[in-house]
Formats: sequence, structure tokens, C-alpha cells
Amino acid sequence: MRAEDLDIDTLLAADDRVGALHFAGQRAVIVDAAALGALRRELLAALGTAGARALLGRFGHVQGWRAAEAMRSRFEWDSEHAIRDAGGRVGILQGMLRLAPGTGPMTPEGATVDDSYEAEQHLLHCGKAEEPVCWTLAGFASGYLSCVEQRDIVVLEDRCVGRGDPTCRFLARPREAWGSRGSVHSPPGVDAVTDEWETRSPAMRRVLELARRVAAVDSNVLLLGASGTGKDRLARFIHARSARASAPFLALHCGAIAEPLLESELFGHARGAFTGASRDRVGMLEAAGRGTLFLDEVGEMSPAMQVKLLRALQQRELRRVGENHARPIHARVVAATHRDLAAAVEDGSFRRDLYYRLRVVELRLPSLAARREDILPLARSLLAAACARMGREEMSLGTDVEDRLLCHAWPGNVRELENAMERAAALAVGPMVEVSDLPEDIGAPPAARGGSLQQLESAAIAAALERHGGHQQRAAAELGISPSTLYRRLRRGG
Ligand SMILES: Nc1ncnc2c1ncn2[C@@H]1O[C@H](COP(=O)(O)OP(=O)(O)OP(=O)(O)O)[C@@H](O)[C@H]1O
Repeated sequence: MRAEDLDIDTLLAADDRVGALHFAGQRAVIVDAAALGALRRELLAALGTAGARALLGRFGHVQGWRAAEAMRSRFEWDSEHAIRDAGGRVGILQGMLRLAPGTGPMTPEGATVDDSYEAEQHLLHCGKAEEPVCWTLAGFASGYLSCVEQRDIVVLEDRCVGRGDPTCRFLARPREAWGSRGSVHSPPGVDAVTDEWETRSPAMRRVLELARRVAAVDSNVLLLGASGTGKDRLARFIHARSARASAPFLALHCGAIAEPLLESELFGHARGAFTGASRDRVGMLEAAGRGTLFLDEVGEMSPAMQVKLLRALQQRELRRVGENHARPIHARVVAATHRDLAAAVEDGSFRRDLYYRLRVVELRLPSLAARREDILPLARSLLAAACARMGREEMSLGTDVEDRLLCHAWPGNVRELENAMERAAALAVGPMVEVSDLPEDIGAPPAARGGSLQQLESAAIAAALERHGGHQQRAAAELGISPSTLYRRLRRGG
């Protein structure tokens, strides 16, 4: 089959009984282009240009990758060239673009597009841009070509109708050939905010430094830390900085799924392998391709599943349930647990050999209480994000609110803080969050927690001063308050 043989009749099928549409065998939904334009405007308002670009790029990447998988599995192609070119054809048949007359799909000189729905909608809803705006299309082409070529291809747009050029032009190169520009295009699974990870805590900085280093190599990583400390976020951070960044990041919560299902989630199954297995299914280890599989709460895995996972990781191959032949594993595994896995190994509930295989590198995330210097900066940025999501004006934290936040024990860590800020953004009446906008346990009278608020605050200040050898400016920075506030508290007798 050649790319030009693809037509809409071959690709689009309607199941009239249930009203479902399928495009290349995948369930598809027709969305009005103008509605997508309106969504883009909302995304830009909520996330800013960098956030919206990253998100739409990832969205496109997933679409492109899945389209390539469908092309590969459904049709016999005359050559690798043919399946490569089919990506452009799929984009045309999905109504996303039209190639400029006389030009081919992606050649070394790029692809010239004279009708991009994305540039059109951007102009319509957001006006003329300063930079190229066909983020979904660039993501689509990157995902498609990366899947077909099984290496990290990044497509960037260097001319765009959305910023006033006569046509749009897309250039494809391996990521490394782009140098630092390669990171402009955000791959899937990379949280826009994960890119920057602000922290004042020396312990957290050490963790991030190790994470950056471990991202560059391919070892398995085990993330430890209490619930809500950011293990999932750190796994994405590692993926985003690794050479696997443009391949998928998939997360599987091992504690939430019963064993037989977990096995099929992880390894996939063949049609008829068990009752209800009505079609072949690709497992997550396979679907992650050359990307990263994040195994959350790996400590909850049953002993039988631990054996199966260990075998797969040792042999770097998997067998779908109900199938005999082995398939290679290319994905990197990052595992996490809130449990004390070393103790679980000692008491026999977790296999020692699997533990060692998973924890080639081990990173331990400190609890929020152990990095108090992060509480206020995090609270402010989480509050700002919540306000942006809700379309509310930016808010600030009252001083007594800051006091309460600093003294709270945060058993639920950053997740608890995030929820508290979301609630505050929803409830606050004016531009400042008041104590009454906080959840009750955070706003509870200090006596209920033993020790007055002032005593707890004094203890926090004394501890910070001690850590910084009496240096007030550094202690204030760690506590997230200004030096003059610290000075006032000290004069008050704190
Ligand atoms: N440094 C940070 N900045 C902003 N948000 C953060 C940060 N760390 C964690 N979060 C947010 O806190 C929440 C909890 O983080 P995450 O899900 O990564 O924790 P976890 O340790 O994986 O939790 P669990 O073990 O319960 O799955 C998420 O919504 C995450 O985005």
C-alpha cells in the first residue's frame, strides 16, 4: 500500500447501532474546529503561552503516535517511506491541514502546509501571534514519526500563517540534531509545571540533582516518600529530562487493581485468554514503547505478581497473558511506594531480588513538614494556579494564614496543601485569603495541637536560625518570610 492509496472510505467506519465512529480502527469523535479554537483561547488564558504550547503539543503527540500504531498494525505498506508519508495523509484526511500544491509530505526540506486548521483557529480566537502556533500539528508529526522510526524525532514549525507568514513549514530532525531547540517541543506526559521545580529545601535540591543525573542514564529508579510528597511528579520530571522524553510516559497504580487484571494491564493479553477478553490488548509495559512506565505503589503488588514482574525485568521481555511468544521490553521502569520497602523485604512481604532490581537508584522525597521553607512559596504558587483555573484574580495570603500554614503538620504533604489552596481560592471573598477560608484542621485553635501558635512559630524560627548559624536573612528565606517580618517576630519575643 502507498500513502496516496489511503482514503476516507478505508479509514472511517460508522457503527450505526451505537452511533460510534472509528478512524483507522480507533474510536474517534468529530469536534468542531471552532470549538477547539475556543478551547485554545481558554488554555492560553489559564496556562499562558508556554503551558498551552506544551499541553497542545503533547495532545498532538499522543494522536500522532496512536495514528502511526494504527497505520502499522492495519495496513501492509510497500516501504518504510510509504508508512512515513501516510502520516501527512492522515493529517489531511482528518481535516487538520492541506499541503501546499506541488509539495510532498515530510521531506528533508520540510513540509509546507498552506491550510492549517490550527493557525486559522488561532488567528480567529487569539489574534496574530509572535511565534509559530501550530503546536498540535507539530506534536502530531513528532509523535507519528517517532513511532514509525522508533527514535526520538522532533518536528518544529519555523514559518506559520498564525504569525503572518504566507504558509506554515514544519521541519523534522532527530531531537539531538536540534540542540537546545529540541526541548522547545514538549513531549507527551511531561507536565508543563514539572519542568521547573522550585524549592528552597537543601534536602529537596539534593533529590532533584540526583533525579537530573539519573534521568540521563537508563537505570531503574525507586522513589520513596509519604503519600502526596510528589513521587508521581518526580517520575515525570525524570522522564521529561531523559532521552525518552518524546516517547510515552505511562503510569500504573499497582495498588488499585486486582491481581488478574493487573497482570493483563501490565503485560497485555491475547483475545480469548480469559472470559471477557474479546480482543487482543497491549499491556502498559509494551505500550510505553521506548518511554517510561511509572509503577506507583509497587509495594502493594502480590507475591505472584512480583515474580512475574521480576522475570520480565530480568529477561527484558514480556508475554501477553494467553500468548506464548515473548516480546522485547524497551521501556524504562520507575517505581514508587510510600511503604518502607526495606522493612517489607525483611518481613518477607516483598521480594528481595525485585527490590534490588527496582532500586538501582533510590530517591527519597522529604515530607513537607521536613521542608518547611517550601511551604509558603508552594502555597503561593498553588494558590495562583488554583485562581487561574477558576478564572479568579490573583490572591495573596494573610499573615495569620501564613502562620497557620507554617505551623501545620501537613500529614497529607503537598497534596493536602494543594487542596487547601484550591478550597481557599474557591471560598475567599476578597483578594486576600483569610483563616476562615482554610480547612478546619489547619485553622484549628493552636491549643488543640499542644503549644500556642506563637510558641510553635518561635520554635520554627529558632530552629531556622540555628540551622543558619544565626544568619537572619537566610533563616527568613528558609521560612519564606521577609527579613523584616523575622526581625519583628524576634523583637516580639519569639
Ligand atoms: N513541588 C511541587 N510543586 C507543585 N505541585 C506539587 C509539587 N509536588 C507535588 N505537587 C502536587 O501535589 C500533588 C501530589 O503529588 P504526587 O501525586 O506527585 O504525589 P505522590 O507522592 O505520587 O502521591 P501518592 O503516593 O499519594 O500517589 C500533585 O497534584 C502534584 O502536582
